[in-house]
Amino acid sequence: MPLVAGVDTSTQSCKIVVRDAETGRLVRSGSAKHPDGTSIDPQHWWDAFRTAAQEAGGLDDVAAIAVGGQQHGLVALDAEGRVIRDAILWNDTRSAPAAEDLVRELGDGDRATGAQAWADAVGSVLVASLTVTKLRWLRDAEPENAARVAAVALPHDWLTWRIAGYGPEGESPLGPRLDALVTDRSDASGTGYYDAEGADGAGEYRRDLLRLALGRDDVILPRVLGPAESGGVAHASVAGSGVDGGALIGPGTGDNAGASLGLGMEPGDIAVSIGTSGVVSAVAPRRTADGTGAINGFADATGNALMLAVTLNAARVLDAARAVLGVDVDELARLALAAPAGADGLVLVPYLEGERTPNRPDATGTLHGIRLATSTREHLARAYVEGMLCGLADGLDALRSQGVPVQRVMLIGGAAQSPAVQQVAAQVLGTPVSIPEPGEYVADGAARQAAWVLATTHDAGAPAPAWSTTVTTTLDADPRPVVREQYAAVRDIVDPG
Ligand SMILES: Nc1ncnc2c1ncn2[C@@H]1O[C@H](COP(=O)(O)OP(=O)(O)O)[C@@H](O)[C@H]1O
Ligand SMILES: O=C(CO)[C@@H](O)[C@H](O)COP(=O)(O)O
Repeated sequence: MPLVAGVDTSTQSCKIVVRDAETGRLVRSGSAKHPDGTSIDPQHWWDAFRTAAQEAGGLDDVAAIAVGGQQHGLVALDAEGRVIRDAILWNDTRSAPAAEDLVRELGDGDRATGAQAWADAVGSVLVASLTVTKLRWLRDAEPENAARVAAVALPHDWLTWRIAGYGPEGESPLGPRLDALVTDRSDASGTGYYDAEGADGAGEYRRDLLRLALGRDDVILPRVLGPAESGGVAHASVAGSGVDGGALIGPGTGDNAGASLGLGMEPGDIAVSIGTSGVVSAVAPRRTADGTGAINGFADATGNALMLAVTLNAARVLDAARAVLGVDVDELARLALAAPAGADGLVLVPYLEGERTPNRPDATGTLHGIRLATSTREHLARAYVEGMLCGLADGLDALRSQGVPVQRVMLIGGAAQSPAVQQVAAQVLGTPVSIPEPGEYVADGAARQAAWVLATTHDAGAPAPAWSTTVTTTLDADPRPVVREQYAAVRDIVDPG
C-alpha cells in the first residue's frame, strides 16, 4: 500500500507521521524541537524537519507529503529567495499598534466601523497575530527590510517550497523560484489580505489591503491551491531530508484546519486544542463576520469555513505552573485534582503573554483570592488549570453566540493529555468532552490531505480518504458554575474591556 507523510511545523516543534494512504494506519513518526521565542530564523524549521524526517525512518518511500503549520507567521523573502529577517510569529505582539492603526484606517478613523470592515473583508478583525499587521510593522520599523521584500510566505508555504527543492542559490537544488511558492485557502485566510469567500467563493487576495499595510503590493504571494491540488513534487536531492523525488506535494494547511481534517470534524463538532495557542474551532458552511473580534472566520482545508477563537495562553500557562511548583506534568495534574473545583476562590486570569482573545496585547496575568487557606501547591495548580480553561470556555461561548452548533468537544494538543485538563474541561466547558487517542492531529490532517492528493491522480473527483478517529474516553459534562462565575468576576475587575 502506498505511504503518505504529514508534517506539522508547529510553534514548539516539527512532527511527522507516515501513514498508510488507504487505511490511515500509523506506520512511523518523528519529531524535533524548535527554539523558543516569538521570532525565529526559518532555517530552524528546515533543520527540525530534516531531523524529524530522520527520526521517522526517512521519507524515501512516501508517495505524497503535505505540511500543516503554525499560522500567520511573516516569512519575508528577497528576490534571491533569502529570508530577510527572522520570521515574526503569530504570538509576537509587537505589531499590536499597527493592527490598531489599520483597523482605524479602514474605518476612516472610527474603530468600530473599521473592525466591522476588516471582518467583512477577510473574516477577522485585525490583532497582532495576523500577517498583514506584521507587514505594517515592518514598513514602519524596518523600512530598509520592507523595501527588499519580493515575496511573502507563511511558515507552511516556506517549508513546502524548500521540500520542493527551492531556496537561495547554493542552499537549494532548484534555486530561488519565488513564483513556485504555493499555499492553501486555510492558511491564506489567516493573513488578513485574503478573502476566502471572495471572487464568488473561489477566494481572492486583497492586494488593496496588502498595499494599505506595506505601502506597495508588487510582491509575490503564494499561489492558492485547491484542497486536493498538487503543488509539485518533493525534490530528490533535498539534502538529508530523505524525501525521494517523485513524492507529490499537497497544498498543506494552517495547523487548525489540519487538525480539523485529521479529526474528520463535522458540523456540531468542536475542537479544543491546547498547544502553545488555545484554540476553540468549528467547521461551518460559511464564515460569519464577527466585528467584535472574538471569532476569526478562516477557511478549512476542504472548502468550508473554520470559525476559531484563539488565545495566546494555553499549554505554556501550565508549563509556567510547573516551573513555579518545580513539578512534572503528572505531578501538576495530581496537585490540581487534589484541590476542590474553584480552588476555594483562588483565580488565575492567565494573560501571561498578553492576550489575543480578548485583544489585550499588553496585559499581564493576575492571581486573585490568595488567603492562608488557598496558599497551597494544590490550590495554585488548580487555579492555573482552571484559569487557562476558562479563557477557552469564553471562546466557546463566543462561537455559540455566532450561531455555531455545539454537540461535542474533542480535546487535542499537547496539554490535552493531562487528566486534570480533561476533568476540568468537562467542568468549565459545560459539554461532554471526548479525548481522541493521543496523536498529532495536525500532522495527521496533512497526511490525510497528502493521501487525498494521491487519490486524485487516479480519480479526479475522489473525496478525502475516510480515515477514522478513535475516541478513547468521553467525559460527561460536569458543570461547576462557580468556576466560571468567579473567573468572570475577577476577569472583569482586571480587564474591564
Ligand atoms: N501531559 C501534559 N500536561 C500538560 N502539558 C503538556 C502535557 N504534555 C505536553 N504538554 C505541553 O504541551 C505543549 C506542546 O503541545 P503542542 O500541541 O505540541 O504545541 P504546539 O503545537 O504549539 O507546538 C508544551 O507546552 C508541553 O509542555
Ligand atoms: O494563531 C493561531 C491560529 O489563529 C495559532 O493556532 C497558531 O496557528 C499556532 O498554533 P500552535 O503551534 O499553538 O498549535
